[in-house]
Amino acid sequence: MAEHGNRALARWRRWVLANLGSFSALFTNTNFGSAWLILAPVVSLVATYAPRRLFLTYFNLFLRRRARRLLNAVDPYVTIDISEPGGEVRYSRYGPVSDSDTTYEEVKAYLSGAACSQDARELRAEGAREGNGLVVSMRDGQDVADEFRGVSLWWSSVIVRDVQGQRKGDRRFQRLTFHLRHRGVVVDEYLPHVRRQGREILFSNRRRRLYTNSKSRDPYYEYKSWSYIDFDHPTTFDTLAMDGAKKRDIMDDLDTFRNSRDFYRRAGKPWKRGYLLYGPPGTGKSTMVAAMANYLDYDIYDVELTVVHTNSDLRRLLIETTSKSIIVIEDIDCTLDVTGDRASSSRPRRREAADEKPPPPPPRDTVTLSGLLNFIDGLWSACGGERIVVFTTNHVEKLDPALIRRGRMDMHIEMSYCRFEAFQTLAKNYLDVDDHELFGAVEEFLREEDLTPADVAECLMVARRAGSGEPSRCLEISIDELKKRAAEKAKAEAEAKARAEAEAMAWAAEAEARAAVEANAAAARDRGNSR
Ligand SMILES: Nc1ncnc2c1ncn2[C@@H]1O[C@H](COP(=O)(O)OP(=O)(O)OP(=O)(O)O)[C@@H](O)[C@H]1O
Ligand SMILES: [Mg+2]
Repeated sequence: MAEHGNRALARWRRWVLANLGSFSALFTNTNFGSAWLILAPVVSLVATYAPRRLFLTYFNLFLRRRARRLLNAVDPYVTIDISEPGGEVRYSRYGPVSDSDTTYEEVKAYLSGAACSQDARELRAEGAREGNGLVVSMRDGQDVADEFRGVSLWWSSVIVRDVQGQRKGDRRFQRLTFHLRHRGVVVDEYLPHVRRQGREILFSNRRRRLYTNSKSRDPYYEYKSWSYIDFDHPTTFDTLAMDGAKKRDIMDDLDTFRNSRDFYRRAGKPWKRGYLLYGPPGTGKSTMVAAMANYLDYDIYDVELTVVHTNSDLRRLLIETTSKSIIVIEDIDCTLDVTGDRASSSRPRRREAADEKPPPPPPRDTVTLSGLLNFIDGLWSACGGERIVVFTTNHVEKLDPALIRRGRMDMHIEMSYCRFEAFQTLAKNYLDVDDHELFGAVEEFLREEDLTPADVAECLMVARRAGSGEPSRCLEISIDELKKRAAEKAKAEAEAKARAEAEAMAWAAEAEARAAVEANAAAARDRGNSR
């Protein structure tokens, strides 16, 4: 009943608003109208003694104020229109940029939320711009009521035809109506709340993306920009094989980060968190990044540092990243000199032997460690939104402590060899087996052998095929495969060690021979000189 009353009130209010325009014009027009006729004697008296122009201005103001007060007494409701963007295309240096005001879309998404749209009877559904979701919104001319902190508000979807009444010039608005006395709450709190909620609905409807930086196709600009594909990685924390307690710690940390917007704001800290993932190849560092992105519903920016030539290119690239994203630099030790000698930071280089010549000074245009550090410390303070940065490495001991100190990399996560708990997860993933009497044998074996989750996963794949899905058979084959893999690894390691020793001996013999030749030459010179 009350709702019906509200609707009737809104309809009546719209009629009054439409007609009061001409009514107030009667009062505000100083040349014509009955108000002018009634007040004419007074006006002419004052006009005699006051400069005419000044008098008319003040009189006009006076009448306007009266008219506004009268209007407020009759209709204390205020409306705010949020119009559909015009769709005009602006151009930036890097190409066309679509209209950047997203308020209309955000309001529409907010109104499509369950709380609001259940009021409206006539709805319209459109495919979301991204993803397979639908955005359900009000049909033109519909009203819905909303409430915020005890304040009642009404939204209506309005369409305005152009002058000739042609559909081509239609412009849509979402019109918000509320009582005058709530203006402060509505403008300062409600509308930002609507935008935030709308943004979240739009974000959850979209497909997530995996961005990579690639060389620009435009020959004029050396600038490297992002290109993306849809990110549809199946890994989750459930399927990630690792120690259970460690996994829970990471998930808790991510949850705390995600829910700490107010904390970061209060503490004056940029809303970012850094994770360093380290461990041997195949222990699941990249898989962990995918699990994090799926858990948080974030995009991933995979930074390929080898195609970024300068610090300013890097800065530009990273500033273009959006909120709610994970910025990953894989194998950080291989792509940048981060080996603890910051003074000579330069492009990748590896000094294999102690007596190798020192590297040339870094070229002027290069990404340096200090450039990267400046970016990590500086970017997010300017960009506001939430971001996670992840570095992965196989050799944590080689990294400059400045790069991974707490505050830059807040959490250091070791991804280690596959032990029994991780095996259980993999057995579930690959063989759909939760528990089995053969698990004991596997547990014992993995306690002694250092196999990575990637190795174990491969063995399980082989067993799954060969065992035709029969659990006992699959597990027996798995154990054989694991033993085979461990033996192969041990053999490969022994061979690598023997090769390294042989190389070192050959190198030492060569150095000895070179030294002997040099000594002989020096002795011959000395003999020549003494003659
Ligand atoms: N912890 C894990 N949980 C589940 N699967 C894993 C795990 N670790 C590795 N794998 C499997 O092994 C494959 C390779 O793992 P991944 O690429 O994540 O290793 P990585 O540590 O990033 O290796 P690299 O150091 O060579 O980059 C993955 O595709 C996945 O199938
Ligand atoms: Mg990797």
